[in-house]
Amino acid sequence: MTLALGCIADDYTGASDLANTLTRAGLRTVQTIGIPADDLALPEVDAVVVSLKSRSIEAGLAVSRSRAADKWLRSRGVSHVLFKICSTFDSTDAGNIGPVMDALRADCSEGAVLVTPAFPETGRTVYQGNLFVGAVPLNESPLKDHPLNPMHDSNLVRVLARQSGTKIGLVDLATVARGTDAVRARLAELEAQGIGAAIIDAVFDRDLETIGLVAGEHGLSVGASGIGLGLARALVSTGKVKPAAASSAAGAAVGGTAACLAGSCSQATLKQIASAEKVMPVLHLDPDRILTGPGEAQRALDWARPRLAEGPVLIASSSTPDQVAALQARHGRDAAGHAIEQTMADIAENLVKSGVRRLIVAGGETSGAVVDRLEIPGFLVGAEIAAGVPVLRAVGAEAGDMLLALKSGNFGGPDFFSDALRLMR
Ligand SMILES: Nc1ncnc2c1ncn2[C@@H]1O[C@H](COP(=O)(O)OP(=O)(O)O)[C@@H](O)[C@H]1O
Ligand SMILES: O=C(O)[C@@H](O)C(=O)COP(=O)(O)O
Repeated sequence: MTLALGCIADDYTGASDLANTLTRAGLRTVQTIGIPADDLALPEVDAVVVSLKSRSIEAGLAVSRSRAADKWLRSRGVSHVLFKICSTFDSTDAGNIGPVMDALRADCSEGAVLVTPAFPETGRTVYQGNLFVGAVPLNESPLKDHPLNPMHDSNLVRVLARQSGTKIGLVDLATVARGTDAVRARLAELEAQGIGAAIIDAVFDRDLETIGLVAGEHGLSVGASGIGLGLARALVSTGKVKPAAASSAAGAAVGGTAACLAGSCSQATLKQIASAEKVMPVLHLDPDRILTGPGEAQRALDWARPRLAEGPVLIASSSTPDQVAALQARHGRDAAGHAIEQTMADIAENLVKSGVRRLIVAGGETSGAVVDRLEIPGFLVGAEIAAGVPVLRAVGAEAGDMLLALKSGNFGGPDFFSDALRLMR
């Protein structure tokens, strides 16, 4: 298989978001969990999105896993790799965006790397290097309260400079608006100043199309689904990829019972849970009990099993920012996150053993823990439920045919769970 585009995503929801964008832009795309085993039967595709769970792990590990994925992709003929990060630049001052970018840049001997988390369809825009989430700067958005990586600085030139070993520049919107030659010239200027990466502004999809045309001439780019859109459209408009219809995961109904799990504490997910209460049974896990004893997963399973035959259920650990902060003060941020993720994975594993074949998971880290536990090696992309969230059909899963939706905490409308279930048959 010779690939037109290789992608490495730092979490699984982000990977499915990108795979969705590439598919809608006409690229035949598969999402793999880690580097696929040689015997995994993958269809002929234009793009592979290798999903890692590397956003919140130690930087050295994120670097080594990303480098291995990059090597695998380049050995399949890829000349450009997109390192997919979150559209809200989720990271800490220790990384992992900067360290991974630096390592991949060194490996492909790139001059200056273009970096943008802009994804206008979901309200993420970048102006003068500042990231906006809807109408507000990142540091005033709900991301200021993220349980693992609260974001307190909207100036991405500063944020990336704290994480990277190279100097960071800016390609501003006025330059992008002047077109590809202006962007190329600015990039050359920055490179000549010894600048190794530049945040590039983008407000509209047309900005991302310009960026995609220039980025595709280089070996590496860093960004969210928006730059994926730009790269994909560039591959199609330059004739390098013949656009395909977006239907790789259409197939027979999988049947089985359906369940939803929410570990995201984002404002959007909290609203979606409140809305789901009106249409399905919802169990709120007790986070303190998760951290102090082993019984909470079993309580959830005992609650869910008799209800599943009647219809979908939702099990949520999600709490408000105040409650999250209080739990973390009692138990520590990492310990709390990890224990809750593993409890969600325990619940998912046992729900699938009980016959669940349609599973919706809200939260990036939560999805990572669940998909790893289910040992699903890859996904084909199906219908779009909401911007950035497709129906996924598992490939090579031990449980057989399964549909999943991995929802980024911040994505989806208030009725997301019902919207997803309607499309997952
Ligand atoms: N009630 C809670 N208190 C503290 N942390 C929580 C709670 N519920 C879930 N978490 C943790 O918060 C993190 C949410 O991250 P994630 O699943 O990536 O969601 P998002 O997509 O919103 O970023 C996970 O590590 C999860 O285990
Ligand atoms: O780019 C995005 O916003 C998403 O694709 C993404 O990465 C989501 O991460 P989580 O919010 O942690 O699910």
